[in-house]
Amino acid sequence: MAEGFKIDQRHGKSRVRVARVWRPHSGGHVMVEWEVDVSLFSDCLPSYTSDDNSSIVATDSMKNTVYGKAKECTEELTVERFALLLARHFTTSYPQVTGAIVSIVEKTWERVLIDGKPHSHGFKLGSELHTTEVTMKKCGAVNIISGLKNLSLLKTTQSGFEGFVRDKYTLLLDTRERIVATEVTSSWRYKFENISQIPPAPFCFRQRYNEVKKVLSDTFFGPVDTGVYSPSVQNTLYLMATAVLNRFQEIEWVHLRMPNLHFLPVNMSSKENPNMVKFADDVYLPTSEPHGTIQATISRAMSKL
Ligand SMILES: O=c1[nH]c(=O)c2[nH]c(=O)[nH]c2[nH]1
Repeated sequence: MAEGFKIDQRHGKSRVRVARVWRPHSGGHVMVEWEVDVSLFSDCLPSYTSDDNSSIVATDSMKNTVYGKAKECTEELTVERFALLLARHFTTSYPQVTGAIVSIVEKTWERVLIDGKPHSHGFKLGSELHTTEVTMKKCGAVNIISGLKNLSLLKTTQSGFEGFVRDKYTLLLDTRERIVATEVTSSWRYKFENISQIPPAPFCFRQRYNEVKKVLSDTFFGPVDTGVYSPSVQNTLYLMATAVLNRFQEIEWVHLRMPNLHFLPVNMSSKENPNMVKFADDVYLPTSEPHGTIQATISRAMSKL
C-alpha cells in the first residue's frame, strides 16, 4: 500500500427494506418483510487513495440487487436462503469482490386467525425478530449465523437470587421469591462451512428458528403446572443454551443476551399510614433502567479423544 499505510476496508448498503408477497394459486398469500444489510470485501483500493472509482460496485447497485433478487425469487424462501443467494451473487459476479456479509432482520408478520380459521391475506405483526448474518468468501466458504431478538419472557414466581457477594455496597437481600423478566437476544451458528454442505429442503431454517425459540422459552418456563426454579438468570441462560445444543447437532454455539428487567417490590408508608402499601409479593414497580445484563456464548467442549 502506498505511503506506508495499511487499510482494512469494506463497503455496502445498510437498511434496505423490502417486502415480498407470493400469491400461490392454490392457497393463501405469503408475505415477508426484511431489512437487508450488504457489505462487500472488494479490491477497490484506488478509490480510497485516488479519484479512481473504476472498481467500485456502487452501493446503489447493491440496493437494486436486493429488489431484483426478491423479484426473481418466485417461491417463498427464508432469510437465511435469501442472504446466501445474495452473498453468492455478489461473490461470483464481480472479480474484485472477495467476500460478502449479508445481514437480514425479518419482522414476524403472522397470518391472522378469525374464529380459528387462517385468513387468506390478513397478517398481524408479532414482536419477535428473526435475524441472520451470512458471511461468504469467493470459494464458497460460509459462516451462517441465525438469531432472534425481542423475545420477552416473564415468570411471576419460581425465581430467586441468594448467596452472592456481600460487601459494604450490598443492599440487595437474598430472596427465593421474585419476578424474573427478560427480553432475549440470541444468535447461533450453523456448522455448515461451505455452500456445498447446506442441506436442501426439507431442511428449513425457519422451522429451525421456530424450534430454537420454543426450546429457549420452554426451558425458561419449565413444566406448565410446576414451572422450574431459577436460582439466577445466569443458570437459566445456561440451561436454555445447552438445551438448544443438546437438541440440534447442526448448531455449533449459542449466544444469549438476557437483560434482567427488574420488578421492584413496592413499599409505601408515612408516619400516619405506616402500612399503606406493604409488599406481599403483589405490587411491583416494573423498571427497564437500569437493568442487569447477563450474556454468554455456549459451545460444545472439544472431545478429549
Ligand atoms: O439472576 C441474577 N443475577 C445477577 O447477577 C444479579 N445481580 C443482581 O443484582 N440481581 C441478580 N439476579
